[in-house]
Amino acid sequence: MTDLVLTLNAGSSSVKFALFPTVSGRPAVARGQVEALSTAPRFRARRTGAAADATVALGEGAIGHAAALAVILGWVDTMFPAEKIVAVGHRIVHGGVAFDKPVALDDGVLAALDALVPLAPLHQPHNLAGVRAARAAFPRAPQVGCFDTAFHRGQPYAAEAFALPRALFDEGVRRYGFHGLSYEYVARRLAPERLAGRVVIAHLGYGASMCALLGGRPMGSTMGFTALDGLPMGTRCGRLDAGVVLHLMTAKGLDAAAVTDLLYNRSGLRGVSDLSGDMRTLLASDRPEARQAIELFVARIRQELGGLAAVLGGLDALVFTGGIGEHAAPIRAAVVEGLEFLGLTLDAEANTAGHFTVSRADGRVAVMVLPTDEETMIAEHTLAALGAARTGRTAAA
Ligand SMILES: Nc1ncnc2c1ncn2[C@@H]1O[C@H](COP(=O)(O)OP(=O)(O)O)[C@@H](O)[C@H]1O
Ligand SMILES: CC(=O)OP(=O)(O)O
Ligand SMILES: [Mg+2]
Repeated sequence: MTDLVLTLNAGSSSVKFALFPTVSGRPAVARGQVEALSTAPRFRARRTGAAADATVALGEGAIGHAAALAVILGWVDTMFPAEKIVAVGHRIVHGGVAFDKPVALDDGVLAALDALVPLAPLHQPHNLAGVRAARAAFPRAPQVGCFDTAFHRGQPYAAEAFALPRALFDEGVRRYGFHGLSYEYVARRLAPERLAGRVVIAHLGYGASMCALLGGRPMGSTMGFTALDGLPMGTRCGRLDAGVVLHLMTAKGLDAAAVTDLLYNRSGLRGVSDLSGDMRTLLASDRPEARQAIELFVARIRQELGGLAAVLGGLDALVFTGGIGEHAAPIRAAVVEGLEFLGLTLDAEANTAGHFTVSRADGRVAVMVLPTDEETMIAEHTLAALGAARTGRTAAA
């Protein structure tokens, strides 16, 4: 019987999972996801080395994270009946002030993480539902939480603070930054001499953010107290004048729940295009509103890139990752276009062919595409936590 670690990663448009051997550095033995969760959910899963085991359109009855989780746990149970899940690693989007490294998820920790649900309503409830479902399915396996926010802890005060009364910072009203497992993975994939420089990573998925790294250390990111800040996303507004929120509440009479719904679910690419939050749909559309949504997305990425390059005092590498960053060549081209003054160039052929390096050979800044792998990061942290527990150390990783 082979021991396995299961990873669960509930994002805003997908639930991804993988199964890993219990030896650090080994590739996954199976992976899969339910994607397009709120529109046309589709389950795909594959054992390493096998042809696709499953590609199933799930239909309307399976819309939502809970249904996705049930499908995934069912597939794992069917495909690995003899295997033993010895631990489950979870992506937890918000760790707040308290959690700056992976942690064993006991009742006390879960209660503390429940309290952060309002700060990540599209993720945290589903992350925690995943923990509870996995506990029920694998009652003897330790559950380990791996935080999106952890990677950014230790960024400079100027990147972490809002210009608000000091007491609020002390209470935890800070810029945390998210997508940390993705940034950590991509940073590890970079060659040491590359990582030693000034790097901006653009994680462009259904949620989207950018992060500046200097010598591998986080110097600032576009997401803040919540995963609502920064770039426009599938359905989230991104950076917003706080005065708009006051206007919605005072002049239009929206309460907190209505504002939450508007900013998290009905804004971003979907709100602007009036069509879809899915970049594939927008790129395939000839409607002017779809084009404008893409233009706004690209313009905001370029603004943030300029800002983060200034934070770093220049740029040596720009790395694209996430569903859009990895697959949408026209978006990468539009982001880089005309930014020669920053040293950015594009090899159009390499870009459309999906090469790792898409800048020209004479370009001063390396423009790269690196597929992210939050699952591997979760597995590594979970194995480290298990190792620490076995050797009697209390720190989880
Ligand atoms: N081939 C593609 N071309 C353009 N966009 C794509 C492509 N494949 C995926 N995407 C986009 O990537 C986004 C999903 O990214 P992903 O990182 O998987 O999601 P999540 O944020 O839920 O983890 C969606 O907007 C989807 O349209
Ligand atoms: C934090 C966040 O937005 O995550 P995702 O892109 O997976 O929705
Ligand atoms: Mg994601």
